[in-house]
Amino acid sequence: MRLDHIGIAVADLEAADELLARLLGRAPYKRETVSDQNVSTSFFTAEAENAKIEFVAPLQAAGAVHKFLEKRGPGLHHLAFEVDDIRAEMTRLAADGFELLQSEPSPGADNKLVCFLHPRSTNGVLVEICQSIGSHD
Ligand SMILES: CC[C@H](C(=O)O)C(=O)SCCNC(=O)CCNC(=O)[C@H](O)C(C)(C)COP(=O)(O)OP(=O)(O)OC[C@H]1O[C@@H](n2cnc3c(N)ncnc32)[C@H](O)[C@@H]1OP(=O)(O)O
Ligand SMILES: [Co+2]
Repeated sequence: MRLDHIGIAVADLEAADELLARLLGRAPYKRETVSDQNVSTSFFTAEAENAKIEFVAPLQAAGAVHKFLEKRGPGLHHLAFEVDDIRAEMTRLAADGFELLQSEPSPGADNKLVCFLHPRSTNGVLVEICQSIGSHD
């Protein structure tokens, strides 16, 4: 199986398109209405040749993932986008009004530096940007 798409429910498709276009730096490649499901859809390319699915579980009864599980139970937790220069992207996104949860990148899993954006500035979905700092193993 190969990941095809991640579906995110939004109330205002145009506003969601505009926000993700600003985040990714590219426009949706198609919009389509599916009357059978009573929805309008839009699609962005994910540049996802190397995309992975990451499970995250709390190590102890504290921290963001523990709190998330307590409140919502298991489910989609975040989207992560790899960037070439995380500090440059943090500066660009902050200047564009996104709410960064940290002022400096921090160490992530899989040989990455990471920075999170608050879900209230990204349509209710937590976004991680990450920069590779070594080889995958
Ligand atoms: C880094 C290792 C690994 C990697 O890839 O390398 C990971 O990805 S680990 C990922 C775990 N780390 C984080 O999630 C860090 C970033 N998250 C946070 O800092 C917090 O979770 C934060 C600020 C988003 C929320 O923390 P807060 O203490 O304010 O918690 P609340 O429960 O009060 O939440 C407030 C509000 O946000 C909603 N929320 C929380 N988490 C998520 C989420 N993952 N996706 C969408 N929405 C989320 C929560 O439901 C609350 O909304 P409300 O309407 O008020 O109920
Ligand atoms: Co992650």
